[in-house]
Amino acid sequence: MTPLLRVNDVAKAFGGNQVLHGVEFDIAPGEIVGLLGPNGSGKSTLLNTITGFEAIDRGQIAFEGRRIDQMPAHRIVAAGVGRTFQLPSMPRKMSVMEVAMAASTAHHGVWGTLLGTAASRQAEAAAHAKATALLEQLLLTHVRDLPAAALSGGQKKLLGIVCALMGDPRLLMLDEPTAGVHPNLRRDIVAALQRLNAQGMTLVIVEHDMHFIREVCTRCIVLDRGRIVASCRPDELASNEHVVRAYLGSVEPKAVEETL
Ligand SMILES: Nc1ncnc2c1ncn2[C@@H]1O[C@H](COP(=O)(O)OP(=O)(O)OP(=O)(O)O)[C@@H](O)[C@H]1O
Repeated sequence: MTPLLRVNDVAKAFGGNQVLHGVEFDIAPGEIVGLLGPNGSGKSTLLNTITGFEAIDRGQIAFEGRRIDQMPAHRIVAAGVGRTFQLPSMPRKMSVMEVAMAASTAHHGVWGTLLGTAASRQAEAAAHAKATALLEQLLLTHVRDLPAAALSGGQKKLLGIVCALMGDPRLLMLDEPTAGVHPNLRRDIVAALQRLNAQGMTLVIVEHDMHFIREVCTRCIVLDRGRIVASCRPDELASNEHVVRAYLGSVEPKAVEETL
């Protein structure tokens, strides 16, 4: 079966800093994969290369069998790959609803919008209905008319997920969705991600929170200094020698239990 995502021999350097060294992995449809690794191991860079925010120096990236590594970010979104950001920044003069609407990928051209054609009005109504439903699903209905910049950090993360979902992705990549989020909101995020997966969406999640990883992920991929050192179930992490070395630099089972 063709994997949903294939990352093959991907290398990336910033100047003299070689951040990714021939990274290779596949993601199958329906998986929830945790992308782990110590600080600076290259997780966000890998996510940025897959979603078109950074060009790769070598290798190939294919989504549903089609190369996406030379595409600009907006075409990768249109192909079916959505993403969220570690620290989403929101515009001060737009409401939560307007930000969600602006993320719609259904456009009917400048003339359609300027002239208010029937097709553009229909597209706008459809985007409004979709944004309304997603804001409700992600528990943001009560703040839909507030300035997006006024949201809490956790609510901004939820709005980031809404924006990514406006593009109907089949693969959603999330960069630390629960970092700095209040436990109640964290529970909501976990529930929302599990619901999306049950509806058929594949998820790749960069995360440091091991409780979250254990609760949500079906598989973990571990990066260490730009190389994949493990691909295993969450319950196998603590006994994986490569993972232990990546996090602690030595094999100390008790300390590892505490860290992982
Ligand atoms: N745009 C950039 N320009 C220069 N160096 C960069 C850039 N982006 C990332 N790097 C470098 O790449 C390395 C890996 O960073 P990256 O953010 O991918 O790691 P990470 O695993 O996501 O870390 P963390 O868990 O702390 O978020 C770091 O040394 C970082 O300084």
